[in-house]
Formats: sequence, C-alpha cells, structure tokens
Amino acid sequence: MEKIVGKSAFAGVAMGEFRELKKDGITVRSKKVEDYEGEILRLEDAVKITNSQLQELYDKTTVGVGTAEAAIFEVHQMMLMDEAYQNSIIAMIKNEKENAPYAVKVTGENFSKIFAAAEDEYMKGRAADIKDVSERLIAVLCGAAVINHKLDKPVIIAADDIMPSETVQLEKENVLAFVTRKGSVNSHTAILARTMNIPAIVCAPLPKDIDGKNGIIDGNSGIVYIEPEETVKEEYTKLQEKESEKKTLLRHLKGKKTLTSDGKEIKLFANIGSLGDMEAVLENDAEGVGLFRSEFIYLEAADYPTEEEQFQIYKDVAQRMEGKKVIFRTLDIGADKQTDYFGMEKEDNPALGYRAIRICLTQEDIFRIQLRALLRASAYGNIAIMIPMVVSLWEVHRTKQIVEELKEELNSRGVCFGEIELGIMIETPAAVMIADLLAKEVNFFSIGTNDLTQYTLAIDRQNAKLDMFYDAHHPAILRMIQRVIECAHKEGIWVGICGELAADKSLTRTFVRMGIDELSVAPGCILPIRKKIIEM
Ligand SMILES: C=C(OP(=O)(O)O)C(=O)O
Repeated sequence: MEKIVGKSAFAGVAMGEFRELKKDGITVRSKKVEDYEGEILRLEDAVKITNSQLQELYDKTTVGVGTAEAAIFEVHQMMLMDEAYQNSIIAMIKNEKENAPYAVKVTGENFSKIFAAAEDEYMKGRAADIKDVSERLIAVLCGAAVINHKLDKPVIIAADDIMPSETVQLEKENVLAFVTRKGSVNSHTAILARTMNIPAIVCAPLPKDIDGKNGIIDGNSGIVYIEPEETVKEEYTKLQEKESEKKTLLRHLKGKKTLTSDGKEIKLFANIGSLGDMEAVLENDAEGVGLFRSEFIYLEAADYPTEEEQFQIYKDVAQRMEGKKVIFRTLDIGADKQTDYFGMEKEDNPALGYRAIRICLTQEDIFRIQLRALLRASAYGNIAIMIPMVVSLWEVHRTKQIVEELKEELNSRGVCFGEIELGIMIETPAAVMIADLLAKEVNFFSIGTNDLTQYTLAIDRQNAKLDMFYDAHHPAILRMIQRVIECAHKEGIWVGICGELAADKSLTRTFVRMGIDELSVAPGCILPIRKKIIEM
C-alpha cells in the first residue's frame, strides 16, 4: 500500500480504479516497414475505430450536454475522413515505407501548419483540431486506451492537470473522483469537482504507473491510497456508508424554504456550467441557478456557438427551471479558460488581461449574438443576465445600451422576449469601491469571491504554490462583502455570493448576519447549507 498526501480540493470518499488521462504518453518514431500493404490495412481499420469513437462521443455529448457542444466531434469526423488527409498518410506509408503511426503524426503536423498559417480565423482555429484527430488515430493504432477520455466504467481520474476545456469529454457519470499532480485548490478543476459533488485532490505526487491500480481518495484529508490494505478499505467503506446516510437524511429538506430562526429567507441557488448539470440542480432542490458559467458553452464548441445554438441551451435551462430564476453570466473567457478559435494572443498576465467583459465590449459582434440569444430565451422563463469582471461604470452603461438596442431590434422583428434583470459580478476591488454607484445601475450584485480574493490579495488563484497565501477569509475580503451588501441594500437591490466562499459553512452565519440575500453554490452543497441556515 502506498499513501500519498496532496491537497483537498473537495471533500468526500471514493474507492475504485485509477484511470490516467494521458495526453502525451505515446512516442512515435520513424521506422520502416516491409509489408506496406498490411500497414495500410492497419490504418484503414484504425480509421474505422476512430470514426466510431468520435460518433459515440458526438451522440453522448448531444444527449448529455447539447448539440452545440457535440459539434466538435462532428468536425473531427470530417477531418478524419477527409480524402486529402488520408491520401497523404497512405502516400507516406506506400512511398517511404513508413509505419502508420509515424505517417499519421507527420501528416497531422503538416496539415496543422497549413491551418495555422491560414488568414481566415476559422481555418486557423482548426490547427489544434487536426492535431487532436491525429493523436486519437495514433492512440488507436498503438492500442492506447484513454486518449479519448472514454470511460467504460466508474473510475478515479488521475492526471497531471485537467483543463476546463477537457472536462466536457469526460463521461461525468463514470467519474468517481479527481486527483491531479498539479493544479490549485482554487482552479476550475476543483470547481468542477464541487459541481459534480465528487471528491478531488490536487498537488498529489502520484507515480506515473498509476493507471489500472486500485485506490482510495480521501477528499476530506487530501490523502490518496494506492492498492490499499484490507483494513483501510474496510475503514473507508464504513465512512462511505456514513456519508451516504447523511445525504439521505438531508433529503427531507427538499421543498423547504431556507429560513433562519428569525424568519429571514435566504435564496439558495446553484452554480452550473452546462445543460448536463441540470439534473443535479433539480435533484438538489435549487431555488434557482445563481451562476450559469456560459463560457463553458464556448469552451466545449469547435467554433463560435451560433445565436440559435445558444438560444436552445438558454431556453432549455429556463424551461426546466419552471419560472425560477436563472442567472446567465455572459462570456467569461480568458485567463485559464482558453479556446483555439478565439485566436487569443499569449499574454504575460492573462488573469489581468483580455478577458470577460473586455472581450465582449471589444468584439461586440460576439456579445450581441449572446445577448440576443439570452433575450429571446427570456420569453421561456425567468432569465437574468450577469456581466463578469466589471471595473467601471461605463462598462455597465455600454452593456445596457447594447441590450436596449437589441430589444428594439427584436421588437421591430416581432420577436418576443420577457422581463430580464441585469446584474453584475462583484469580483474586482474597483467594483467594490464603486459599488454605491454601480448599485444605482443594475438589478442585483453577485459577489465572485474567487476572483475577488485573487485580485484583492494579488495572488494568482491558479498557482498552487500560493495556496497558503490565498485566504478567502481575509478580513479585507469580509469587509468588502459587508460593504457591497450595504451599498446594494441602500439602493434596494438584492445581493448574493456565487464564489466558492458561498458554500463555506464556517461563514454562513457571518453572511446571514451581514444581510446576504442569496448564496449560489455547487448543487451538492445546497441541502447542507439549507440545514445549516435552518438550524441557525
Ligand atoms: C464565481 C466566480 O467566477 P469563476 O468562474 O471565475 O470562479 C468567482 O470568481 O468567484
């Protein structure tokens, strides 16, 4: 048995087999083959398997997440079956007697360079896709199991790190836990684990040969056991049983209002990132969606999602919430949330760079498409729009102006839309300091404590080395929250918290005393927080 200590990113216990998410594990070298015809047949078989893998991913993503998100796999299928691409691989095998994986690798790199050099932004964006397709094909040729993130049974995901854009490919129902060698407790991997309500550990020095071994993840203490002894297994089986009993006990709180003992109602909303999370939202009795991270729609797509694709997602979520509020945060791309087709330049300080509302007000066409989709969807439910990363009043003014222009446009076309609230994330010190002025302009505030902590304490939330300095309980943060609540209430608007701090039970009493109106947390945290508030 091996015992490894990492950092807890989300509590809970999981037991099962480790599955390493390999990204660059296969080494492909030039090696001549005698039977080139046999090698071409091998390639043809691998193409068929790869194509059906992509089809499977397309079908699963369409059902579990949405058509827009699934489109990437359709594009990959088209690339794989492209005649020029296949002919180029076959020519190399035939003329140079190269082995198939090497011919795929070289062809993939050549095509990727051609795409990258294209003037057209869409074509540029395809450079990464052709590489991805080639890697998948190589993996199939080499008999490697996991490059497609395909999970045939429930497993513990082990990886160096997991990017937000990679998470869409995971079959969430088969993920028991996450454990990564790198990553920070404040990263989006950790946030994803919380949304999925599964244990997560980061910064764990896992051995390279962990794939296929059995293990236990103790997300409460940050301990990973590899090939655990029977006594340890028994201990954790009992702990798991206790946890599941606790969850069952919480079920009686479903359908109840979240009232403090002195009668104040706190709204308990859910944080989500895709249509696929809706089941957890309903299962955990969320009173609304307090933060729909709309950027995940963009991260999961192969190209800019169209107005129609976005409209369908927003409408579906609104309808499934049956009149309960759904707050869509507008595109918060940038920093760690990157996608090729945006063609963003490399920045020295991406967290302080071209991101979120800054992109939207620079590339207004992208913003207008999203806002139009949201306005149209508002005819089907109770939708609110929330802008991220606000630092100045003019950003709010400009956004309101665009929304008004779009409403006029829709009116003139006879397209329906409903009442729609406009709010902002308070996640920069500048927004806190002008909260009194901002409160006059919007319908609500939602405090993003993750970024607010990063920007106030000047600490990169992605940098695991700084985790001990990243203190969301810092008096500066708590004073800021207090100030924001006071400014909001003075202008008669409601205020919530949608950062991870909202689920921190050690602060629930403090937030309620401060006068918070809403807490938006991962779906699995709703009932425990309701219990805490009701018992207060
Ligand atoms: C909710 C927040 O946004 P993000 O998705 O960046 O964590 C936050 O910053 O608190």
